[in-house]
Amino acid sequence: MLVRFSKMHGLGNDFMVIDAVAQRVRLNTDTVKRLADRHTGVGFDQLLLVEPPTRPDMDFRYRIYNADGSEVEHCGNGARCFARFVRERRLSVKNEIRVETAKGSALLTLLPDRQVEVNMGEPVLQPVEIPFAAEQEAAIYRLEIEGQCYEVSAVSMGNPHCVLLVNDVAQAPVKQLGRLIERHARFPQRVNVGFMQVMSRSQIQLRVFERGAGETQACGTGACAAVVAGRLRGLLDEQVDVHLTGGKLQISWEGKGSPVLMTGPATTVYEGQVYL
Ligand SMILES: N[C@@H](CCC[C@H](N)C(=O)O)C(=O)O
Repeated sequence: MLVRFSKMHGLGNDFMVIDAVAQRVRLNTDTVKRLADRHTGVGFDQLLLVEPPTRPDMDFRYRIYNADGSEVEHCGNGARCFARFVRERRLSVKNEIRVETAKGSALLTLLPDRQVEVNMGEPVLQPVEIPFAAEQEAAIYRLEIEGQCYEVSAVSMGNPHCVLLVNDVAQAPVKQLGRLIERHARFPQRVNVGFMQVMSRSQIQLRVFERGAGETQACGTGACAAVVAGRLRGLLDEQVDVHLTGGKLQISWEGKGSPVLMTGPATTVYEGQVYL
């Protein structure tokens, strides 16, 4: 089966995006892994599949697969690319697009200069819903890894995130520690791991070791989770610039009971065709 796709990225977090509205597409874990290979496939951090909605109040449904083939609940950079994709492919002429995800929905607004704002919804802080093994909700938890104790925050933006504060993000052991925390027993569905350096109340630097993909150049849900964690710890203001390896995202969060808003770019690199 020959399938058309777009290669896109949001600040270097890269995607293969497939229109499953106008084409018939069948994917399984092995197919996704094969396509994700950067030497023998298309190469990407995540694959996004654009489908017709299942709910009348939604414009589309989109599904997200990590490079390891696992299907996940949410993807911030992917949501912005998804919005650009449906406009470029003329699947929608709207500037505001409502999309169903595996765990809920998101509202996407196309802005000038290839920027997209995403209403990411409210963060989830109840441990059982993240999911994270802890007695009760807290801004800081103590997590033991190989005999050492780390202070972490746990937040779900639809997908699970663990956030650590570091003094120098450039020197942080992102790969080694990220890999261990991703599969820590207290995160039964694995977890994305963010390493945050607070520069001021409105500027942070962040590197993220993503569940199912490894360290990426940017993670949208990770940026949202880091700002939520920083605000819960009393370190950040409402509007924060998050500097990731691939560039900057603007995140704003009023506080508990409010949605997190994320603004950043979405870029198409090329269009192609591939045999599945
Ligand atoms: N890159 C994404 C997050 C993709 C999913 C994540 N790896 C997970 O497993 O939850 C983003 O921009 O949010």
